Amino acid sequence: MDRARDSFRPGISSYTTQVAADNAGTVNFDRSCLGIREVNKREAMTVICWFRRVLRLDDHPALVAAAEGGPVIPLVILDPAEARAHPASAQRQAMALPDLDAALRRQGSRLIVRRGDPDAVLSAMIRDSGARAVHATQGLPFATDDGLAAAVEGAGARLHLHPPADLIPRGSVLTGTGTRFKVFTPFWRALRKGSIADPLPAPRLSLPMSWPASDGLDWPEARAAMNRGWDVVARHVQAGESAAHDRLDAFLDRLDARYGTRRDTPSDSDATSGLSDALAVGEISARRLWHRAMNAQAHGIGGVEDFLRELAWRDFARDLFDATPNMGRTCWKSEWNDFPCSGDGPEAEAWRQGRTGVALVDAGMREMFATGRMHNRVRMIAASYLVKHLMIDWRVGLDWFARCLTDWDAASNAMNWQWVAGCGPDASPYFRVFNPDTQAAKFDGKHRYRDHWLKPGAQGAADFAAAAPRSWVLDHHPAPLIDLDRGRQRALDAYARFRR
Ligand SMILES: Cc1cc2nc3c(=O)[nH]c(=O)nc-3n(C[C@H](O)[C@H](O)[C@H](O)COP(=O)(O)OP(=O)(O)OC[C@H]3O[C@@H](n4cnc5c(N)ncnc54)[C@H](O)[C@@H]3O)c2cc1C
Repeated sequence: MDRARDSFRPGISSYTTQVAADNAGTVNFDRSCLGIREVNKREAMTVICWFRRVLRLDDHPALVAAAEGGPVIPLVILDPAEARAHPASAQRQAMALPDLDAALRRQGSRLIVRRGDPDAVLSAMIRDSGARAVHATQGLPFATDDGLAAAVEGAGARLHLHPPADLIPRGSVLTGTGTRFKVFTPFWRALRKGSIADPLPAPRLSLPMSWPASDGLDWPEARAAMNRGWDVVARHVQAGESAAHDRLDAFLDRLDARYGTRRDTPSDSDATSGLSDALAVGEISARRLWHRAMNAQAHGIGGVEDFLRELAWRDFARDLFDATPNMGRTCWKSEWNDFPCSGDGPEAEAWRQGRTGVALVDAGMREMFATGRMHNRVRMIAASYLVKHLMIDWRVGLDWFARCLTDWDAASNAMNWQWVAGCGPDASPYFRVFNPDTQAAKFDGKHRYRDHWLKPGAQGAADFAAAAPRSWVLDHHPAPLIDLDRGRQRALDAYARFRR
């Protein structure tokens, strides 16, 4: 059924700068696009477009601006440090590159890949190509861009940073008193009241006179860091811009009013869009998702409003992270930095390896290791178990998720971990301790999800065994690390002492 589709498919179209109509409402979401007209009106000089975690042609403000500036060298930088810190995310990006290269080649262009530290790579590329401008997407948080401009200018070019085509430019949705929102629901209401800028069509690129040398599309450091996991995770990944649009089409075809409840069932893989990894590596923009979903709503499809609300959580996280860039390291509510908890150790290792003896937690940890993803509700339960039942520092969990998730996003990961730990903005209260067994009975009543990942002989269990490092202990029925009631009481007692 083609009920929710509109005519858009990613591809090449002649470029017209789009500046969304002034919202005439309370919120101006579209400031971000206004700069595009002004950028680079100078003579046709080769420019570099750095595809910085935005691995698409559609709705790519940096690419649109670069295309206006002159012949474009499309560049991807594979940073070994990034591969070591976030191997699954690096694998996910590497897997998207062939599709991006193919899309560029369809219009005579190509992807130039360079491995190394971004500052050094950009300097070398500017020297090699004689480019006078570099267009790239803003870092998250903005602060990560500090050294970049100096490196680019030192090599003789200018750096132009562009917004990432999130729903809203960061810092543009503000409270009545002009401050950023700290609570999601009013943020959502304000966002919903305004209009979201239209996505930009893919630009037609003009070609440079010659092409600089390129490394291959492979990312050896990511492959090494993923070790045995690479091949297993790869089977669960559908990479590339066109695959992301296919997934969106399929999701909108099956979306209905049950989305809000179905999304909590871990064994129901069709319940949600499964697009968080595509969003994280920029194969599709949040704005494109928004407008496609709105179009579906206009055709009478149910569930859209709930879906848009989920999507807005991503922008909320990015907005918070931008305002508090150390959110991945320190508690947003600073008093929580003194909360007593343990660091890394054998219990954290058992949690990482899916051997806590709590079936839903272990199933989730295995799912993440073997596929690079974990169902959202199970993420909440596995995270809560670590910080509350085991009383282990939330940063131990955040770091592991950052290594294993193909949809790793610094802002979403930090906000959600702080939400679970009770120390973040709009956080779940610490005394709300999920009971993983009760949650399992409610959301996995037929054991489908747990059996898939834990039952010897099941496909998920086999995938996990194939991906796990050889040093890991594969124990299908480990003894519980702690009795759930005792763990809960221990956490509540610690909380009561902390509050005194
Ligand atoms: C401890 C913890 C860590 C997490 N770390 C990440 C992370 O690193 N990267 C990441 O993308 N998501 C993270 N999430 C949020 C969420 O689990 C995933 O985005 C989710 O599994 C998306 O699946 P989907 O695309 O099928 O969701 P859908 O239901 O289709 O939702 C659509 C989109 O909304 C956004 N979204 C939904 N829920 C959230 C949320 N709670 N926070 C932020 N955005 C949301 C995602 O971009 C998602 O793709 C984390 C959640 C928890 C509890």
